[in-house]
Amino acid sequence: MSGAGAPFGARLAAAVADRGPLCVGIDPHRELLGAWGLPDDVEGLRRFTDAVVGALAGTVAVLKPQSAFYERHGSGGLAVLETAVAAARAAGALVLLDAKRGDIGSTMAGYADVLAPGHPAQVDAVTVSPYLGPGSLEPAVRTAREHGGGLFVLARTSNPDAATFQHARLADGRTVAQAVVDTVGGWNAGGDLGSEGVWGPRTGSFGVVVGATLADLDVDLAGLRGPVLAPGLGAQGGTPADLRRLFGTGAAVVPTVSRDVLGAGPDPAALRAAAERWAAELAG
Ligand SMILES: O=C(O)c1cc(=O)[nH]c(=O)n1[C@@H]1O[C@H](COP(=O)(O)O)[C@@H](O)[C@H]1O
Repeated sequence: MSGAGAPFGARLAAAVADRGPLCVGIDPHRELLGAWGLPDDVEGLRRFTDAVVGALAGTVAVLKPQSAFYERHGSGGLAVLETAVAAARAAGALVLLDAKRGDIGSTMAGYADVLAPGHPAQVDAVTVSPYLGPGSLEPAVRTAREHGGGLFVLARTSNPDAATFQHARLADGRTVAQAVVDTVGGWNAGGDLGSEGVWGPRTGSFGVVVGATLADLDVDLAGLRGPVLAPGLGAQGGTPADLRRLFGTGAAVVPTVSRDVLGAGPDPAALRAAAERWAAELAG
């Protein structure tokens, strides 16, 4: 089953089979608005977002709006986000809201409502931070299961000083990053990747974030049974060759690119060409 009511992992696997694994991030930085000749206000944000959704929602598997760039415009920015999310989903893209939520469980339940029907910006999945501990994310896991949503949990992020915390060791000797991967794998228990160890109809709905910028893959993903969001391509220095070096062909990787695609705009054909170039390089 991979229709609208199916679990997120199954829907993601189907989208990847149909459209390829590329995710494009929608990050309307002040500088990008300027480079597109748009004002740094709600109207500029709306025109930028409409252009990206219009150009790409019919062809890429996942669009990942970065909440920060909508929140900074206040209620008008959130209204733009709501409209964009609905339009992107209607055009067939899955929407992963990049909000990196993380709080005590009772508050987490409120954040997780973004996965529930009736939320004005209901999305297919959301990024979350495990810093408050695995139990703090349980309400989001429950909401995701109930409504066929997904979570991507920060494990080995792409920023240069990420290892400072993520390589810290637990009493049992595992790194924090590995404990995050193991926790998420536990949520996916009962799921499975495809026969080649990559995508399958039972791909788990709970994924991790592992940057394409790592020197080495220093977490074991064998027990994850779910997708890996890989940011850090292009503007942060990661390349398709890095992805192949880090993950080979044995993981369900969703490579995500923001500035390196968005910089090609505002011409829709140029945006599409930039995304297609990335998709081709990633497949090559
Ligand atoms: O969760 C993310 O998407 C994320 C995790 C991470 O480790 N590194 C990372 O860059 N990101 C996000 O991915 C996007 C990267 O943008 P570009 O560097 O322009 O491709 C930004 O919105 C980041 O917030």
